[in-house]
Amino acid sequence: MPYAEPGMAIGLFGGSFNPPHAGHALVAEIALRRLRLDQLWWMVTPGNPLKSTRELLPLEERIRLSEALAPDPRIKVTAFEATLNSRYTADTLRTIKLRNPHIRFVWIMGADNLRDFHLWQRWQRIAATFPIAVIDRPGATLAFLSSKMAKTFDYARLDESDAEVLARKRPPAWTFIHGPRSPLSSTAIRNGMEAPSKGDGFSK
Ligand SMILES: Nc1ncnc2c1ncn2[C@@H]1O[C@H](COP(=O)(O)OP(=O)(O)OP(=O)(O)O)[C@@H](O)[C@H]1O
Ligand SMILES: O=C(O)c1ccc[n+]([C@@H]2O[C@H](COP(=O)([O-])O)[C@@H](O)[C@H]2O)c1
Repeated sequence: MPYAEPGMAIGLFGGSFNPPHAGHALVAEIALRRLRLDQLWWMVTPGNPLKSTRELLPLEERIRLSEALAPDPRIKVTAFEATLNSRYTADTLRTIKLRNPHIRFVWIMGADNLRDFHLWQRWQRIAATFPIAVIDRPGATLAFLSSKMAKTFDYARLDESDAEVLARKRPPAWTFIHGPRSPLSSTAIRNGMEAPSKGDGFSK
């Protein structure tokens, strides 16, 4: 697990990154800026429990490609979930919290994961562990209104104009961040429809 000073605000950005792309880098940049984070831990998962591992690149390769995409020194690419043998986010966050009682963490995910969040193991426990920032993504914007997570925790949603205080909020607390969006996806890259570094990957 990366080192952090007490009092820091740190974003936890978990992903398969199979492969990583400019859309991920955009999410990291938006989170650092809008949430006023000191660091962002880019956590390469050993394997999303809801996805097949059939097409998964080796962990070392996903780490290497992620490092190449994330030159900002505040971004720490890490794969400590593999060392912890922890595939479920609820388990990972529990361990992170126990080991770092004086750090303020925020879980960061794209809006497609907001749509499916209620399928994650102990999803309500995750929401009760750390605040959550959801970053808009083409095709998933409506998850903001319609997902089970959004409905269940409607009372705990912050306006995105208050995103900079999210890390200091007592969970459950979450916000949906609009802004520049990237249409990139690892699936499209694996299917040969996009080059990982094509253009800047932005769309409004
Ligand atoms: N273009 C994007 N815009 C916003 N969020 C994104 C984007 N691409 C990925 N994310 C988010 O980044 C995290 C890691 O995503 P992941 O590694 O699964 O990439 P992916 O492109 O969604 O992959 P796949 O197509 O294989 O499902 C997730 O929280 C996901 O929602
Ligand atoms: O804990 C779960 O049940 C769970 C289910 C789906 C995804 N996750 C985590 O969500 C993060 C994003 O996953 P992915 O595959 O969309 O990049 C990554 O850290 C996964 O381990 C976690």
